[in-house]
Amino acid sequence: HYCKLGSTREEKCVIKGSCKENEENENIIILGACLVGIIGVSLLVVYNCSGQFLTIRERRKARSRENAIQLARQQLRAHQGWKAAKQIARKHVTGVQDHLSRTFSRRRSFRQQTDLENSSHRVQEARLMGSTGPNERSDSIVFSAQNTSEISEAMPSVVMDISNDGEVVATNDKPAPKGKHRSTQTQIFKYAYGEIELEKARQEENKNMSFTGVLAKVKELQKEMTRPLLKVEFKNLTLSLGKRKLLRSVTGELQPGRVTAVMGPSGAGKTTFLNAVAGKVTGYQVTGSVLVNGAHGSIRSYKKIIGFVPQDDVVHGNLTVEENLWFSANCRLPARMSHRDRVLIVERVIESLDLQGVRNSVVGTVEKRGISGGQRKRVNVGIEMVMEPSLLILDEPTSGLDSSSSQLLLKALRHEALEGVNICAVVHQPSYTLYNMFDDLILLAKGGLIVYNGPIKTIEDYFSTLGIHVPDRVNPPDHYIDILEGIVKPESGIKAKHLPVHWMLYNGYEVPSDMKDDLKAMGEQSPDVDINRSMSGSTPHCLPAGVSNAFAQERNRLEHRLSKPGDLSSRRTPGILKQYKFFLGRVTKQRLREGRLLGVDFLILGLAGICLGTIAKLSDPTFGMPGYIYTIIAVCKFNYSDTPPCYT
Ligand SMILES: Nc1ncnc2c1ncn2[C@@H]1O[C@H](COP(=O)(O)OP(=O)(O)OP(=O)(O)O)[C@@H](O)[C@H]1O
Repeated sequence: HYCKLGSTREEKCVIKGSCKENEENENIIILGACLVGIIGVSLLVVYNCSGQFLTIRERRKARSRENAIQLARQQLRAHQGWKAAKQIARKHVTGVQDHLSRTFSRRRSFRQQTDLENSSHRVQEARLMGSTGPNERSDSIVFSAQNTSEISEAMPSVVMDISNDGEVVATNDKPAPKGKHRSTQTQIFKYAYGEIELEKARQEENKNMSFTGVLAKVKELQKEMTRPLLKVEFKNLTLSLGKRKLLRSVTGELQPGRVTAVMGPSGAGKTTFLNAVAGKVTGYQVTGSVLVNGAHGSIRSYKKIIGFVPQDDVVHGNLTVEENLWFSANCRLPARMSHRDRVLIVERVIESLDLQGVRNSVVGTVEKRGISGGQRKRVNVGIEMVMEPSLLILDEPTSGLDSSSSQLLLKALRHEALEGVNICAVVHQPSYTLYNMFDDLILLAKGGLIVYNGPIKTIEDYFSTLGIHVPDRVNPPDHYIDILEGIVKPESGIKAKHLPVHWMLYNGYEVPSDMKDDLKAMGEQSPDVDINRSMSGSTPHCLPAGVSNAFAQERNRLEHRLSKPGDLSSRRTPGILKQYKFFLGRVTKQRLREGRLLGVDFLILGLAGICLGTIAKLSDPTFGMPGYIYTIIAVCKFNYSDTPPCYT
């Protein structure tokens, strides 16, 4: 059993290999057949069971989630029942107390009060014990006892610990089922759904709130805000591509806690404007400045807390909705955030975007259909929402959505804005209801010029000063865009192309030199410009206007080129290695999901290998090992060829 003709080395044949006399090569047919058999069986397993494996995991998770939701709802019902019972009991106790104090002497009533206080404590005890208590109780006590039994009926498995003000402080579950993983997952879901149900209940309460109540609530929410606030100002932002100007002297601001709509005719430069604000412009000449919280510097320094939803989809078609959201959350939320807080964030986004029904559905690709277009759009938004951004920029998030889906999306965005998020979205032809859900509006004319930037509520007042009135039964944004497109002529005779100059004059901004002709045509004078307001930085004021402009432009150009975007977001996302782990997990899931396709690919590769092996003469003592290794690397590369994430 020692091969190789003339070999002096005592090397044994490989397993199941044999040599014939005077033969150079081993006979490894048995080994080869075994290998082919094993690979074939593995491929068959992958072909048939890859999907099953993921489905089993999903089902198990869904079961524990369902349990948690039930438990959280029961708990909330019990909590609300307890609160109501407590209020009624209090009312009754006060009533009896007043009655007695009127009837008996001071001393006696004092004793009575003490008794009542004791009895109210007994009520709490009775509730906690779920017992009916002594017979000689007042009506209020009987009522409370009935409620207590209701509570214990509603929540048989939950024992409440009740603080002085009747809040549920802590709860104990049923003894956890065996298996650490399952019980932990259920508990985490229970925590998340407990919070979500509480938020919903609070929202319901807020619906009936008075104005002062709403103000108090807003203050309360502001105290709870944990996200850093980002106010973005842009001054004289001009973007050119060669000699063509795509944005011109755009000045304005985006405020935290507000939802801003960007509207304008097609090709006006809305997407370009969003890209410029988000600092995603490469290959353009940029002048002017974007200030974050009043400070100069690159907006890219805050990229970890800026969410950007582009016009085109960024979802992974062969992952489920939930997997898409989780991948983004894992890579982009702070590395130190606990798993249960991540679960809460992801579940909250799924709830607010109404993706519960499709959470386990594959998003779908061109070849394989998945969820609907509207749901896909919402997943796109959700992917950015789960990273808890401070500035959320969306390019046409409502395009292709029906009215109710658009409103649902806007509601979710408004909810985010309540947490202090600065939201800016390009929208096309919003319905009147949708239009009124925005706080501010940036209206762009063709050529990337601003026509209006401010609250939605005051836009009609502004345009009426120019003699432009919205006719009855016409949606205001449609009317303004029709004017900008030249479809409708304003009754005041004002020209659409002069509207940007009117806006500049109205705000006292400097009119660019190439628009001075428009100024003359309008019969207006160039305004006295507050140079500090219109130009950023320290441009010398003593210089003539033209030189001063050139100076400022050059300074801005250098600033853009030199500014190295260090991280100013104070968020530490997972490191490269951890992100790579999430990436490998994601690609493995994707490959498992397309296991059948992959199985066939490998089968073809295997068959090709057998054919090649059979016809090749194996004179190489290593059986072409480097070639095999190269093939393995190539196959791995082929399977994991997606771009790895880099959110650090
Ligand atoms: N890289 C580029 N190369 C050539 N032209 C460009 C480039 N980027 C933007 N433009 C041009 O700038 C103008 C504004 O484009 P932008 O996509 O911002 O418009 P928009 O208002 O978002 O349009 P729409 O509403 O149709 O999406 C368009 O005329 C476009 O052709």
